[in-house]
Amino acid sequence: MTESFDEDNPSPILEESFHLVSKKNTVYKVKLSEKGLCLQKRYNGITKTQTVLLEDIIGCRCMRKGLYAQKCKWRPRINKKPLNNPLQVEENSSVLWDDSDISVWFHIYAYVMKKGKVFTQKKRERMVITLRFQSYERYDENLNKAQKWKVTLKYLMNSLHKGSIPACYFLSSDIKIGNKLLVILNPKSGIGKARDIFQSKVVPLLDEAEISYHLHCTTHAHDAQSLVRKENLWRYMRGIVVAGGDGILFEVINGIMERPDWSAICSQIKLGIIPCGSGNGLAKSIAHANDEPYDKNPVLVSALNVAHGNSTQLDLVRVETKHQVLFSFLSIGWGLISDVDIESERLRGIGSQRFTIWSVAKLIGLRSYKGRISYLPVAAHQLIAQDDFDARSVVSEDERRDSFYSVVSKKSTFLSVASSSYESLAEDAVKLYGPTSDLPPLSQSVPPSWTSIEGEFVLVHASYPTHLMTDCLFAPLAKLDDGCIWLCIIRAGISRPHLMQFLVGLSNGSHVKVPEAEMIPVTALRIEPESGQLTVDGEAINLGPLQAEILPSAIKIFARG
Ligand SMILES: Nc1ncnc2c1ncn2[C@@H]1O[C@H](COP(=O)(O)OP(=O)(O)OP(=O)(O)O)[C@@H](O)[C@H]1O
Repeated sequence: MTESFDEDNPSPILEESFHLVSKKNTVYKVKLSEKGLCLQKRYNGITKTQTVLLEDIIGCRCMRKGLYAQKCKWRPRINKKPLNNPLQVEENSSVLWDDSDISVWFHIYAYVMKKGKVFTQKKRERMVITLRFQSYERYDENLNKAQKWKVTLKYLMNSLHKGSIPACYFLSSDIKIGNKLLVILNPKSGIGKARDIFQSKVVPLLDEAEISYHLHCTTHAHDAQSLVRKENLWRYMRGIVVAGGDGILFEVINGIMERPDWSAICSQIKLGIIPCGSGNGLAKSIAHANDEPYDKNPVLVSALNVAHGNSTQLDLVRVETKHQVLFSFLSIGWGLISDVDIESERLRGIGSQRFTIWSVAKLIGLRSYKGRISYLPVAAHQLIAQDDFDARSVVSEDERRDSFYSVVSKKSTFLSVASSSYESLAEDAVKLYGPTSDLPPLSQSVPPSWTSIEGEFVLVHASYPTHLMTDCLFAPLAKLDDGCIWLCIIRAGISRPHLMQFLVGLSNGSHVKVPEAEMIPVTALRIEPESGQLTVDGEAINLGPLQAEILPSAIKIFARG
């Protein structure tokens, strides 16, 4: 929320005086503009103006007071006794209304930035602004007025997202054909809390944003991939979101590339992630790119991306081995970090701590691996100077004063979901589609424009977004769509203290200053290992030659942008 004067605000589209819930005898002027909701209070000749920014609003509802609530779909949980003056969603016709109350209650749900106790820790906080329409003598007249506000606000929110939601969305909450969200939840991801996290933290937000969704809980590995391969994804124009770790998103992306309509899906259907895994590298990278206070509440920040519906482009990398082609969004690794990733799986129950504990163990029994690494460097003019890196952990604070009209509530209710039903597109065996390669085949040598290094390596690891995991800022200069693979090479011979400095520095990006760590932006690479473990997006693949090439801006990902 910002405090501002009238001249900062564009001319209002709607303007009205409201009786606010918490101060029934005080009249406030409320203006709705392209900037957001401007609330103006005049007292003792002084005008106080506050604006709730449009990008902080995720939804709104018109409600009516009902006599009982057994069948209602929604009511504010702050009212714990359902029979005691409940408020109902006006669209629900199955309740008895309190005819003596002709007012319509208009709720606006916003998640505003708030200063934390420690100045570096901003956080988003839920705010419900309640406006009561009661200027007409009849309920339906008040409803008409409230609906006008609702439709206008929804229209403005959609304009913010560059018209990504079909116009029919605004006609009625029932007309959302083909505009559902598909949620794929891995109940086994991370420490096994994805189901609880989704129900308690994400569903209330989807409800406030009036996003209807279809939930699929995976039952086994590769379930998500085969679902995405077979399902009619055009029913989910709102997007596809995984509630899980990076591994489940990897399955979704690779499932899409097994469809003949992969190209249209990549360009038109947004993908998203609610972080419930142990690494959560992409969710953190998206928040980092938008300066969002992720660490305070990772699930809220990520779920708000989905509720807002805004998206940004994300690079993918096409990875080819002798046996398979994979589409990767996070990393390729060989050596120390891959070993930690794979071997620490046995400590999955302790969450992300497993990576730290296993890194220390690997440092004690340090190994190096023989092989060859070749790469095509990014053209010099595309490079960004390393000096430009400015640790973004310290972020500017937006002032926000506690509001006289806000209702902050941690609790809410949620809609139940229907059981799964799939529409099969094809019964044929799995066939790979997706972008083809511009590189020479693995059986041929790399072109002369490439650089090749043969020898012993402690680690060879490449990342495309900034973070490999929540607390691992591997490629500080990376952007989500910079067209770069950020390749890090450490050759054998590095001292243990320097390697320790490298591993510790991964948490804030200072590892790039360790002299033995070469960080090279490339557009393609080839690894020819003789031993060790190879990983793609943190998952082990068969040891053997591997080559990779960047696919710039290949998919759309939910992000505030
Ligand atoms: N129901 C299930 N039971 C067992 N395994 C599953 C199930 N659903 C998916 N999987 C597999 O679990 C793997 C890991 O899942 P996911 O990425 O969600 O969690 P994670 O490994 O804890 O998180 P991260 O990838 O961020 O470290 C996936 O690659 C998938 O193949």
